Amino acid sequence: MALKPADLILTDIDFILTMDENLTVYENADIVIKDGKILDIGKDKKSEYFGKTVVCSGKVALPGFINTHTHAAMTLLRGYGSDNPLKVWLEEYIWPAEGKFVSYEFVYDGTQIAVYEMLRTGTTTFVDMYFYENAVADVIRQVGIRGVLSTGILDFPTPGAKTPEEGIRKTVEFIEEYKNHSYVIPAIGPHAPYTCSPDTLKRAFEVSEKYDVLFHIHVAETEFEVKTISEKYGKTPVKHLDSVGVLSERTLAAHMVYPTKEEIEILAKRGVKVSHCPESNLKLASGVAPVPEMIKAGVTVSMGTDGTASNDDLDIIGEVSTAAKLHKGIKKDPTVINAKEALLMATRWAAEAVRMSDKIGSLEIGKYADIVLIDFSQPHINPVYDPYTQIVYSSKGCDVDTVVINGEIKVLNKKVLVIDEKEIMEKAKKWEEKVRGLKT
Ligand SMILES: CSC[C@H]1O[C@@H](n2cnc3c(O)ncnc32)[C@H](O)[C@@H]1O
Ligand SMILES: [Zn+2]
Repeated sequence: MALKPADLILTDIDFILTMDENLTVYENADIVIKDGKILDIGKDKKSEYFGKTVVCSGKVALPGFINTHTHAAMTLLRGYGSDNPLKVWLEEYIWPAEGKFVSYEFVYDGTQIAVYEMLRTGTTTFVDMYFYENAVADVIRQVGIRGVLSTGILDFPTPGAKTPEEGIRKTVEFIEEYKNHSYVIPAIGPHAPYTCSPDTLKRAFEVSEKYDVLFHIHVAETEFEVKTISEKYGKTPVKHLDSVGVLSERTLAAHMVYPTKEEIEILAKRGVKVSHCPESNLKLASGVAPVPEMIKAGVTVSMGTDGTASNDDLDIIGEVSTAAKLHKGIKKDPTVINAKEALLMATRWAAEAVRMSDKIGSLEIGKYADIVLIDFSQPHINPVYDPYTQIVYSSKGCDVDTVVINGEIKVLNKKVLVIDEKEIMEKAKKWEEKVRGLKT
């Protein structure tokens, strides 16, 4: 039989966890890649193709992780204002620092550091909301990672826009510039119900409908938000957003710590997607989102880290592990959020949350070759009775060995090939000196 051409063949993988609808698992199998997509997958496929080959014995393959809520450039504020509740953290530390320092250069440098960390720990797509998203897009295009990007829109002046109108106008320009780009996927990002008036929310939603882009927003993050919105509008946050008319299958709501039972039904009915950010919610003492209840009601729940000033890392495996354990403890039930569900939140369900499940989130023929390989040849991950369990409860982001995006190798043997580590360390130090001293 004549051999068929391929661009990259990953062979002898111990387990391939496809995360497809049937949760198909291949043992000792291969993945064949051509033109950035998965051409073939399964046992003994390597014998049918020729092309660059990477032997992956001792490794487990998964779809690249999708982080559905972050503020990438906040790496430059990692650890800043720690041990305060959200309101104090934002109003007394983060917003003053952002007001003083955020610029194209800040966002570019901070995003480079974030992308280095995300690649190193297996994230291949991230959903960002920040300022100067053109700088985020520039990093993305240089590196070749996928990002769903939105400029944060608020009713008060921000580093990116003096008014919400300007934020919306810039978003529209950004959408026009990047529509149909396979790495930079534009979205619109009204910050939260407590920073955006109903009018701002409505106008942002019109843009999301007109251009068919994601409407990315923080919702029901704290008890303070629930109280503020209830006092101002006579409705809890989800009901308020529903009455404004901005809940749809395009809406990605980050946090969702405090939906009522009735509101969970509304989320399910409207097709709203949730980004669960347990470590940020724990660090800011915001609370614990009712994830088992939301999943049971049919809401698509995905995994986010939030920014590194409230987490303080971008390690999705760590986030998945926290989620899997947190809800067991809260519910006193070890069966809630099992290892498979926890990994689904960072893969297929996350792809659904960003409305890209036809392209990413599972390892299937025809989908983008966004693949993570975890090094299982280490004592702390052995023995291996169940690979899902070992990833969620035994491994860490730093056990990611290889990352492939669009068929291109970005991380190999635990080394990031596309960003210079020394250069970004120097940048982190440069900004540390600038930010230090603003507030102690
Ligand atoms: C409008 S761009 C993003 C804006 O949001 C701030 N932020 C970061 N983390 C959170 C959070 O958990 N809740 C609310 N706002 C957050 C970030 O600092 C930017 O100002
Ligand atoms: Zn956030």
